[in-house]
Amino acid sequence: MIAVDRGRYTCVVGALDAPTVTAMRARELGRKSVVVGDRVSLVGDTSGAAGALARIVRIAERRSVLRRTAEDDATTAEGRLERVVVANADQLVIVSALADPPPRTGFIDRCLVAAYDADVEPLLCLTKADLAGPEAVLDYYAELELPYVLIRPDSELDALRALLADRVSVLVGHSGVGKSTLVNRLVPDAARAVGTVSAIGRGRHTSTSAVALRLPAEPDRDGGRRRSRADVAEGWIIDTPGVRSFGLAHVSADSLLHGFPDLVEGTVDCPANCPHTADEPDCGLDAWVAAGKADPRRLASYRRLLASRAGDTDQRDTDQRGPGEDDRRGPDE
Ligand SMILES: Nc1nc2c(ncn2[C@@H]2O[C@H](COP(=O)(O)OP(=O)(O)OP(=O)(O)O)[C@@H](O)[C@H]2O)c(=O)[nH]1
Ligand SMILES: [Zn+2]
Repeated sequence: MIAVDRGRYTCVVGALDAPTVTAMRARELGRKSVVVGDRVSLVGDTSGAAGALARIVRIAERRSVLRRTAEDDATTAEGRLERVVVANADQLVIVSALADPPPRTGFIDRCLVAAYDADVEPLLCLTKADLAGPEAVLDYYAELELPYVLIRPDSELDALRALLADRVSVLVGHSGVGKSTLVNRLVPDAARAVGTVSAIGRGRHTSTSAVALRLPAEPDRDGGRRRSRADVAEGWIIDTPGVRSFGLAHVSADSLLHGFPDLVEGTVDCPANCPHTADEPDCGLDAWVAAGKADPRRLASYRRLLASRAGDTDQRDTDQRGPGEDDRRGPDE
């Protein structure tokens, strides 16, 4: 399932050039939600002809589930409202500009937690590399061996395309970082593809939910010819226009630490059930950082996330705004 709009689901069936099929949920699905990336079973009219409507009767077991909550704090109603963003993704591409707007490591850290929690591999995609160098960001993540790509307006996208080939990648990023520009470069007919969806959605032109776009087949290395259909890479990117960030109320404090692999080893000497917070005098993380084993900014970022999950509004960063909310922000933390 590649797109949803007002109860109408767009599904790809079979061959690359086959028309997409529009479907609705069958009653037997009950309350189970169908999300972009889901592999579904269809019955009814799957011809893809104009006006044809199939029914989704089954959702296949998901290989990965990328979730978010509107808030970090599980004690609030919004915090308990957990949403599955995308199913079956292989990779989370965190799109961050190097300038204009400046990179927000708090946001990237939050995405990393969501990625590790979902068992989806992260990829840092640093845009506007023509405006600023990546050194500061890369230095912050030096301990993580985080894969990254640099994007400039005039740069070839070969390195990124190679990392996207054969996989399902979800793109997230704040407004203005150049995500749409990048999607349009990767999938030149993206506007048309989304237009198809909006036609199904009875005239809406911008979708705020996730949309999967098939990456054009890569030209054959020798000769520039297209490979035969059997060899065509099944790469997909999923754009998430409505997802500004990941509330993390659904992630346990332990899992939160997995978003900070550079800190994990620093907790081996912690007392049992250590909350790892700044007010815990025996937390091993302070000594770990003091000994130069990890960057103090990383510990500060981890503790900021811990605090925001605990409902500590003073500590809460500004990364959990919902779609449609004001997207202007103050300076990065
Ligand atoms: N200098 C520079 N500008 C860029 C680059 N990529 C995008 N831009 C510009 O940055 C601005 C924002 O780009 P968009 O692609 O609209 O950003 P977005 O992340 O999709 O933002 P929303 O559409 O609000 O979600 C535009 O004016 C682009 O022309 C880049 O690599 N370098
Ligand atoms: Zn601790």
